[in-house]
Amino acid sequence: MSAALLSTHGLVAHYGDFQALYGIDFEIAAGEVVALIGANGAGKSTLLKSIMGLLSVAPGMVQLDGRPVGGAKPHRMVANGVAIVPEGRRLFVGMSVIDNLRVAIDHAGKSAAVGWTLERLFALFPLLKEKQAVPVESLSGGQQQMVAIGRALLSQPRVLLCDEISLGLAPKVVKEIYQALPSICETGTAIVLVEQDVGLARSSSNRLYCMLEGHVSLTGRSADVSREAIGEAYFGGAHAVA
Ligand SMILES: Nc1ncnc2c1ncn2[C@@H]1O[C@H](COP(=O)(O)OP(=O)(O)OP(=O)(O)O)[C@@H](O)[C@H]1O
Repeated sequence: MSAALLSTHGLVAHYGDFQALYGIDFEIAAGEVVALIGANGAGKSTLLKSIMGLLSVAPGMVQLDGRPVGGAKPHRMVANGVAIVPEGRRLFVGMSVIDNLRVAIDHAGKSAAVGWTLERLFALFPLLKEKQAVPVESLSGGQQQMVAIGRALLSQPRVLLCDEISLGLAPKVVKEIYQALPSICETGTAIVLVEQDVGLARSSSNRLYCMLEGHVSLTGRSADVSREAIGEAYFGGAHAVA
């Protein structure tokens, strides 16, 4: 792999007295798609939140271009070129599609080279152009997910963190959304994909990390890791996964 754009080093995270992550070493290069898989409660969302500055971590535990950024506030991370599509989407209800997107433009990071514009976003998801005046709450789940991804892209991320973007969506919509990923990466944006569907995670990523109880239980090139190895890493025993 080429030099890491974003990395974590012995990252630990807590919720009060409860320790959720135990020394996570993770890295992703520009233009890569890296999947994070693991059972419920394994720590995938906690890793994304720790990277995004939503949980407090020591500076050196998260590095961007080799510089310590751990513990920086979320708005600083956005300015640094990191964006999150959160689980549950968290759109601004009562606001139109275009107003949800404009919020991101107003708070965009400085990675101008990434170059996301409304025009480019509408080319990626034509439906957003059609529905731009519509209040977000009247959209389907899949359409809302496109707004959430669009909002994140308009903040010009070099690293896009996606937390279960396929959750609760029809297979056809999931396919449509996943088909957009290569266009997102082509200008060098890296994507971290938390995904419950292991088959989809494998087929959509260059590399994957499997997490188990706050640890990385397996990592490797997605095309090379066997189902058996994933099954064992996923459940902590000899189980197979689809
Ligand atoms: N706000 C919180 N307060 C206390 N404990 C939490 C909180 N959020 C998560 N946890 C705990 O931290 C651990 C890791 O949770 P996390 O949400 O990161 O897992 P996950 O792999 O993303 O799972 P899921 O697929 O269910 O979202 C779990 O034991 C969970 O119960």
